[in-house]
Amino acid sequence: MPATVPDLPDPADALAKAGRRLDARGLAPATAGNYSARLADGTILITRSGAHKGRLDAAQFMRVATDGTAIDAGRSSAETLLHCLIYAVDPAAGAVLHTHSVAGTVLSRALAGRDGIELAGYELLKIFPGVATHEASVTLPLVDNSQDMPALAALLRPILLAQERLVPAFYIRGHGLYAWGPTLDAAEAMVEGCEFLLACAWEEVKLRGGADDQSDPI
Ligand SMILES: CSC[C@@H](O)[C@@H](O)C(=O)COP(=O)(O)O
Ligand SMILES: [Zn+2]
Repeated sequence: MPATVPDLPDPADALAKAGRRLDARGLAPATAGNYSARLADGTILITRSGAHKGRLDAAQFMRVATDGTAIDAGRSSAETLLHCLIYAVDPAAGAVLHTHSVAGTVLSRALAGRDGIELAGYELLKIFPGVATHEASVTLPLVDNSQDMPALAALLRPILLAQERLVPAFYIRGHGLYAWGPTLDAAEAMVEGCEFLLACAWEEVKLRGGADDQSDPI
């Protein structure tokens, strides 16, 4: 039974409020980002393409089926298929948030050729399921950017499914973060925590003068 967000009387309103908070934190520049929630009937409520995520209202959401097909009129997010992928590979996912931060964007570009962003030693690693100490390491899958969403989803699917314990976040190089959780609150905490960790990692790379040492966890 897939997770839903039953705690939200109005998922569009709750997602719009999350958008205002993420925008206020600098995580939704221009019209970047997209947000969704799994509804009780299994369909997906998602932002329409091109909406400013700091100024969302109910009209800027629409429903899509699990394969991304529009249920309501209009054009859903250009990245709808990535949301569909997440709900398909993680039955516990109830909400998905996608952000664009300066730190994550430049860090992922500095890690050219790497297929993961390894985060180690931080207290905030405890945001990840199963992590109870800072003496841990969590790797966010990192893939190259593409405008071909079916191809990007097909690339990500086996990467996510191969994880022993699914990390509820991944990064698209030079583009942005996807993070999710069983509820919208959990998804927002995951996105906020990941962006904090990426900002710390980027600061450390700058202190070290670059990310050339491939063996160094960030
Ligand atoms: C404003 S450029 C960013 C977009 O290309 C895209 O990456 C994005 O996050 C928003 O796309 P959208 O179609 O509005 O969901
Ligand atoms: Zn994006």
